[in-house]
Amino acid sequence: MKILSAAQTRQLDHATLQEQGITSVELMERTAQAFTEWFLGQFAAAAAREVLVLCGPGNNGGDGLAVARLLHAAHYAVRVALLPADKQSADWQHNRQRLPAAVPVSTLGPHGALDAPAEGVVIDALFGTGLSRPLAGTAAAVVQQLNQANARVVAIDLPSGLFADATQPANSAVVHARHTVSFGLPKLAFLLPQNAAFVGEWKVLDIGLSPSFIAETATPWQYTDVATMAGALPARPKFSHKGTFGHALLLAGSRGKMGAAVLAAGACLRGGVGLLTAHIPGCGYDIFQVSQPEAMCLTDAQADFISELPELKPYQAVGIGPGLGQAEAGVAVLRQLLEAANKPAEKRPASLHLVIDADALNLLGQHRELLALLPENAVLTPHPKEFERLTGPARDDYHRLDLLRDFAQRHRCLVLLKGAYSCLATPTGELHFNSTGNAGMATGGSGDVLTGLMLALRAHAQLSPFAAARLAVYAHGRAGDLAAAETGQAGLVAGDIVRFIGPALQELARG
Ligand SMILES: NC(=O)C1=CN([C@@H]2O[C@H](COP(=O)(O)OP(=O)(O)OC[C@H]3O[C@@H](n4cnc5c(N)ncnc54)[C@H](OP(=O)(O)O)[C@@H]3O)[C@@H](O)[C@H]2O)[C@@H](O)CC1
Ligand SMILES: Nc1ncnc2c1ncn2[C@@H]1O[C@H](COP(=O)(O)OP(=O)(O)O)[C@@H](O)[C@H]1O
Ligand SMILES: [K+]
Repeated sequence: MKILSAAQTRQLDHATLQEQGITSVELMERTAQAFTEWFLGQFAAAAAREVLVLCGPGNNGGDGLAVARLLHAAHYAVRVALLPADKQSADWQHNRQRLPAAVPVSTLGPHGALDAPAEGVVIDALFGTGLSRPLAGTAAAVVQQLNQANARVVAIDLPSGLFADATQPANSAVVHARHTVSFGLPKLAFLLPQNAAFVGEWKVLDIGLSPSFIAETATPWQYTDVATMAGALPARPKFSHKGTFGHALLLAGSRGKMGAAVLAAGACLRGGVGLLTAHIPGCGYDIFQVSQPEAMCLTDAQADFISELPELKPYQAVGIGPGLGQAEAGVAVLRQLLEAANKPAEKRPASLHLVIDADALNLLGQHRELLALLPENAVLTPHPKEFERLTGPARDDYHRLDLLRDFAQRHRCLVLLKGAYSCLATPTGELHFNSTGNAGMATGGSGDVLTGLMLALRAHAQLSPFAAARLAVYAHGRAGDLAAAETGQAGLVAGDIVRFIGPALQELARG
């Protein structure tokens, strides 16, 4: 699913009117009906029958007026409060006239009390995608009153004061919504941690916006949802054998961190790899062999950390990083791996597929000259702190996305910035946000599981580098969701994600 800018969203609106031969008032009515239907499902309880709708001067306010009429018709006790303005949009005026006289209407001021219903809901229809500057004056004062009232707020389209696709100045007034209900496509702002307190839980409703305009419009931002991923995993041919699904090598573990190697190996095996060999420090031999009998194991000359690179000929993909530690010997191993990955060899394509995670990323950050050796389409999976070590600090989440995009393009690799909406940057400058996963996965070892699954799918000959990376991220989150349904979020541990990789992949298998 695409994510469009605020400007493109306005064009989409116009394209829909032209294509479908409807008026903007009709589209507003469709929007208000979709919102109202959602609202009735969400707040049917008697406790929410009191509703205050705050309306701005544009079409977001127009949506609010139409919603007020529809909720009044559904027997909610609705009040409307209008933000004073020099002019209102034509569709606003149309819906103002259609508002039944029985709905009380007041005018908002900078000093008056907002009078938010204690047990009810406030609908924020002050500003949406037409916000052209940070809020000031009466609008800012109203938003501050609303936030102080600690009311249950539902924002229409966007929390007022929030830009859809850019950061706003620090300390700007922005509505803190419990729910944000938007239309057509998700907004970039919903996916960034800095906006979590404003957006709350978000939902996108289908209002039949022009599919052809969406298909033709170029954007770097994509949202990987369930429809995108249907059938993403190729079927396993009847006569396949273990050679069909690749032989992967995992370089992982150090004293005290063998669990990372075990988790990554387990995920790689559950990810459907043909063969897995792990190269681990000597101290981990028994631990590893006992806990992952399906994997083969090579031990390093060093007992506590990895100091040497094994012969790479048998492998199509190599994963390095989980639990590796930051011993200086790791730098030489990483350098040799990067140099070797660029050279063609017998059993594998032109370059060896690499997955680089955790301490291997920290070593790259400390020795940035190694970045020049990254082979094309290497997959890097940093969390924000590891990413900062590679690129330096970001001013805010939007700037971090710029750094991410630049980095992936400059080094021609795939970079996954991990988080609640993990973002996969491609060498061509696309940013794909993942939709699966939950806060239960914010637990040690979840990232190691992703590395193992990523390694399995990068060893899979039928998947392109991008298809493998996107599938790994989506399936990892889905496995986490299936696990959380069993364990609850608090009780989820990384090993539970491994257990559900099979069922998650099965959902995505090509029929
Ligand atoms: N796209 C779609 O698919 C559909 C969109 N729909 C709905 O339309 C909404 C967009 O409507 P919109 O374009 O009229 O903009 P909106 O957010 O109401 O604000 C514009 C008004 O606010 C003003 N203004 C701006 N900033 C300000 C500030 N800081 N402080 C004070 N004033 C400020 C601005 O004035 P100006 O910038 O000219 O000074 C103008 O008067 C969208 O979010 C959705 O809810 C649906 O109905 C149908 C499907
Ligand atoms: N709140 C969340 N919602 C969805 N996914 C999450 C959340 N928190 C963490 N994750 C996922 O869990 C993984 C954590 O990785 P990482 O930070 O490397 O953990 P670790 O180093 O402990 O293995 C990432 O894939 C991330 O996307
Ligand atoms: K709004």
